[in-house]
Amino acid sequence: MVVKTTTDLLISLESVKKSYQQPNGQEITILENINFDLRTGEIVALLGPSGSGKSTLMRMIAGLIPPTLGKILYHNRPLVGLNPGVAIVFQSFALYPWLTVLENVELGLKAKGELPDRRREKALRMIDVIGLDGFENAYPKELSGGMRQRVGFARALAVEPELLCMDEPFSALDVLTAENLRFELLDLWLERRIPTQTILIVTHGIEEAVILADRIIVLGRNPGRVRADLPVKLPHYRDRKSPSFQSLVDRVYKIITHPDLMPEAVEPEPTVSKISSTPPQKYQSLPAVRIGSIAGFLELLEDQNSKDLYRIAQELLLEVDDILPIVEAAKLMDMVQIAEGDISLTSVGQQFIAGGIDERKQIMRSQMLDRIRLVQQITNFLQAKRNHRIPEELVLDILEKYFSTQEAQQQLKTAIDWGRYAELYIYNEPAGEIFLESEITSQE
Ligand SMILES: Nc1ncnc2c1ncn2[C@@H]1O[C@H](COP(=O)(O)OP(=O)(O)OP(=O)(O)O)[C@@H](O)[C@H]1O
Repeated sequence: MVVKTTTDLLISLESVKKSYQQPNGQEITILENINFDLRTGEIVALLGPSGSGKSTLMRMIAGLIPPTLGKILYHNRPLVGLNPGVAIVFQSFALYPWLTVLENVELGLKAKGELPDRRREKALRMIDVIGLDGFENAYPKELSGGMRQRVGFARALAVEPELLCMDEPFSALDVLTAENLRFELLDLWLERRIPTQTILIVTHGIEEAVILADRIIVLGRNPGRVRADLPVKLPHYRDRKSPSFQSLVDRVYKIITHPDLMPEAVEPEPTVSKISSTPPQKYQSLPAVRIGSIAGFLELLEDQNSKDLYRIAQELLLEVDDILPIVEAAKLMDMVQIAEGDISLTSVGQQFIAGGIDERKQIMRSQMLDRIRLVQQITNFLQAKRNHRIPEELVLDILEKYFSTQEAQQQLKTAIDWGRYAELYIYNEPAGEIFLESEITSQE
């Protein structure tokens, strides 16, 4: 097997910031102060929670959108417009249903101005390499999901990109197909059978990142920033059950599940090349989970033998993106604690589990008023107003200073769901009004 070496600088990001103008004119920052290099010979995984700006970052590197501030250098020159060295594989395959496999693969070559004969020759070669031999004249609808994604790979690789960008390329596939394709891609990469110098993969999967990557860049949220840049020194092919693999997975898990901790507390390991914490925010970012799923998760936790978060997720057949928002919400309410990758119920969490419905509501109410800033603020507004009613716009206008319009709406929705469960306030959807629960109002 050929050992790949990391050599030339391909792309550099220098103090990159991306922000968007909201409909109300307010600017919202999606990514801030992003600095890292991509070099030839490496597979880099971009890992982070939903909304941390992974896809936005990839689109900037591909030149599909420009940064608001800062520089993206391609071969040491500022990138202007589309990056000629990049091809992208999308989660949704993005194939043209009316074109055959061969025609789909030829598309990128056509856009690059290759002549028809050469186009066909290159497309056929890549179709062969990627295991689609015999399917040249098939249409996408005649293929399984895994085969369709092979077409996505063949199309991207046919143009011989220096950088192959993949945006969650395996997440629309069933587990087995995804695993096969992942290893086939790794084979092709390690054996240098695909014409690409560097791979950048956006993923939610910690294990996927640890299986594939030479470096894992962990993004934090609101705004998105690099929280850790971890080299992965394990030799390929990596054994998921080996202690070194599991310990790296645990470390990454720890970084992701401790968004507010100082880096030294999260990651003292010497293999970490760079890690930084998220600055304090005015509002926590409330994960979009229902109280019912927090309660269900706490009950599951009580019944688990293992305390290891990563193993619990595995046993419950959950993806990291399924479990992390719930863990985050439970942590915000001080119902669970996480130490060294192990999760356990706090005394409040235990009381919650032991309580009946009224006691549970009472506990949630007191935790939210104590710890969840947005719920506190809505309650304070309602108590301050003589008629105990506020229009939702009042809250949205404030939130839009800190979140995108879409995210502000999601934050408000979550705060309404949570406050409603805790019987703090009620929401009248048609009127777009929030008002105090009557018994709370009458107690005043
Ligand atoms: N054109 C846009 N205008 C305003 N906000 C945007 C725009 N594009 C993305 N955003 C916001 O930027 C944030 C980051 O989005 P992005 O899709 O890059 O995150 P992500 O980490 O890839 O998320 P996911 O894992 O869910 O795909 C989100 O809050 C999104 O709503």
